[in-house]
Amino acid sequence: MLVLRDVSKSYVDTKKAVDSLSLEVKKGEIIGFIGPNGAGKTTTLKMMTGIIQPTKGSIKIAQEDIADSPVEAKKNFAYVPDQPTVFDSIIGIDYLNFMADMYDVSLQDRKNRIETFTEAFQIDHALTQKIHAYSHGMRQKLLIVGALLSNPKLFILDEPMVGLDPHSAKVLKDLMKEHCQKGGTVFFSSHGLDVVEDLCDRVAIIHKGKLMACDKVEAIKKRRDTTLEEVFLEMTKDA
Ligand SMILES: Nc1ncnc2c1ncn2[C@@H]1O[C@H](COP(=O)(O)OP(=O)(O)OP(=O)(O)O)[C@@H](O)[C@H]1O
Repeated sequence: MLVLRDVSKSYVDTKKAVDSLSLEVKKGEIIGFIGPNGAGKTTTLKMMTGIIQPTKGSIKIAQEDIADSPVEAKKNFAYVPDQPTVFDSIIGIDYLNFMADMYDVSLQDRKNRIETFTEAFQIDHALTQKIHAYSHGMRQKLLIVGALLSNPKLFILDEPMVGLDPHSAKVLKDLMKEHCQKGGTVFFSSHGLDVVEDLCDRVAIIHKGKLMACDKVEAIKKRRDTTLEEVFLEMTKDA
């Protein structure tokens, strides 16, 4: 579903924000992407989604190369960035209808999904309000609902739990699990090791742009016979 081959990114000079990263995510998997601040998580996600170009390497989503066939590749995923930046001057429901139009979601499907997801995230009451009146968490939830509307094969989420209250975080975790059970795929970055441990089939650890491990949580823990936190701290400590 998602294949990264030897992907690197340098923003300035030769310093690599992401360094020769390769990984494969299969259909139906849920992968947590963890690493310290500045490790290269957002950069990797932005390259996957075509927002920025790799300096080297290739990325395929559902067999479509994001550089060569961006439109075809983009039909297969939805992305929720870490900053919930969204048009401020429109009302919530207009944003959701705009997203549904972009992805050709039928009127019946969008009605059902908007109802279901906005009720679950408790933002249904705010849909006729302008987005500039939304709190950070409400914006985050609006973006998540907008991403869910097209029922994409792959969800790419950058620190999706940040700013969510416990109820909404639980709703999102359940939706992510359900999506994978139905054959969808989820790739998300996080600083929450407990969330990753709870949700993920596999965890990918990045440090200074390099992939340190990509394996089942249990297998990673077993290698050193300790907790995920200990392994994470050990793998990402400065040499
Ligand atoms: N637009 C940019 N211009 C120059 N350097 C950048 C830019 N964006 C990111 N970087 C650098 O690339 C490296 C990786 O940053 P990135 O945002 O991908 O890390 P991250 O793992 O998402 O961090 P965090 O957990 O703090 O969000 C950092 O050294 C950062 O300073």
